[in-house]
Amino acid sequence: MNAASSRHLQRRLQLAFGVIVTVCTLALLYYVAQARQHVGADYTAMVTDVVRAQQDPVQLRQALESLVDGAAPPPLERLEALLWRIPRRIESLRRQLHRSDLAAEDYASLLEELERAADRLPVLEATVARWGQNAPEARSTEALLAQGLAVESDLAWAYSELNERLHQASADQRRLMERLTLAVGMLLALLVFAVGAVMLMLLRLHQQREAMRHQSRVDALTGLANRRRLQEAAEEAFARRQRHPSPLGLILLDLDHFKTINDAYGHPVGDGVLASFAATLQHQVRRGDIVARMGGEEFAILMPESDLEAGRLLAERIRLATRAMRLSGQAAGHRLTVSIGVAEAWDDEGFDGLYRRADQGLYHAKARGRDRIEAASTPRLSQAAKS
Ligand SMILES: Nc1nc2c(ncn2[C@@H]2O[C@H](COP(=O)(O)OP(=O)(O)OP(=O)(O)O)[C@@H](O)[C@H]2O)c(=O)[nH]1
Repeated sequence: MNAASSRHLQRRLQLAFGVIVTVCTLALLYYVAQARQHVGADYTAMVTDVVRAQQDPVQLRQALESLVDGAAPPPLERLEALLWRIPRRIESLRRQLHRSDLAAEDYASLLEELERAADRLPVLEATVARWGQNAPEARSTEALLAQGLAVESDLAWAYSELNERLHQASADQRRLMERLTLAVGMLLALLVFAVGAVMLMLLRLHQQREAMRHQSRVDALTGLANRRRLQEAAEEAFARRQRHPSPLGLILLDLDHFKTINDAYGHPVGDGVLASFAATLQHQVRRGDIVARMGGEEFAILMPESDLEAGRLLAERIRLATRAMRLSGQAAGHRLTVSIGVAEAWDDEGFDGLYRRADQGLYHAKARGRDRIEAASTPRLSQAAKS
């Protein structure tokens, strides 16, 4: 019963532990997947845009040089489209940078640099327009190149710096996420460990409690049930009897002149005799009978489903077996006998009443010379005796 309830608890704790480990593992896997997916995501799109924007100064320089070199047709439309695109690109980047997790002081100066370059674009645009309208001799190549290349170099420097900082921020973010993932993993492992330890402790406590419960119902010397256990078994048997009426017998046994064994051979030898007698009792009873040591040299047997006659037969077998016991050691020559009282429960009787009548039987057995059995009468037998 105890082992079964411990096993039951163990199975439930194992199941709960398994569920916790699975949930924690799934949570960790989900977290790692999410972290992988999102790490650097903030910056990836921005880096792509910056790389694209880095093409603008390159194309600006190429277009200006082609124009100055007198390429035919002059790349005026390409230049205009480029000059139209550059400020929009800068504005789009500015919005992305404001939305990002990057600290404003990390990019503010670069953004200012880009915006300053953008502010100079209308002047460059006007110079390009004039260049297209003027005759070749009236064109100012120097002014065009000076304005254009200044814008080109500012843009190229600012974009390159921005690219560098975004890469740096992305690497920092990845490192942070890796540390966070490690911390979350360790926390979950710690949680699993703590829950496992608590569960193990619960199981140990339960097993200890069950062991103590068992010990508190067992007689230490003989290993038989003790008085408390017999009382519980009797209450269960009487409760069962109320649902399904059936006979219930009780035998009380007391070794005769046990004191003489103690006095003659010492207490330890007496203990050995008590243990041997307990084994003899266990050997004689059926499965389902409860054998208990009530204290000292007094024993009891509760016999569910047994009437007075069955009790008397068992008592006689025990009486003969006791006489036949061969004691060992110093007490080897001693002839052991036992006095026995037997009773069967009445219909309206509780355990106290049954015990009292079996005890009266035992008292009479002692009084009438010991090594004998006295049965308490049942109402049925009393009726029969009267008629
Ligand atoms: N060795 C041993 N002796 C015990 C134990 N418990 C009680 N006794 C002894 O059992 C003896 C009981 O003595 P009594 O009550 O006089 O009974 P008795 O000598 O058997 O005599 P009757 O019952 O009248 O036949 C005492 O000497 C107790 O000390 C025990 O656990 N071990």
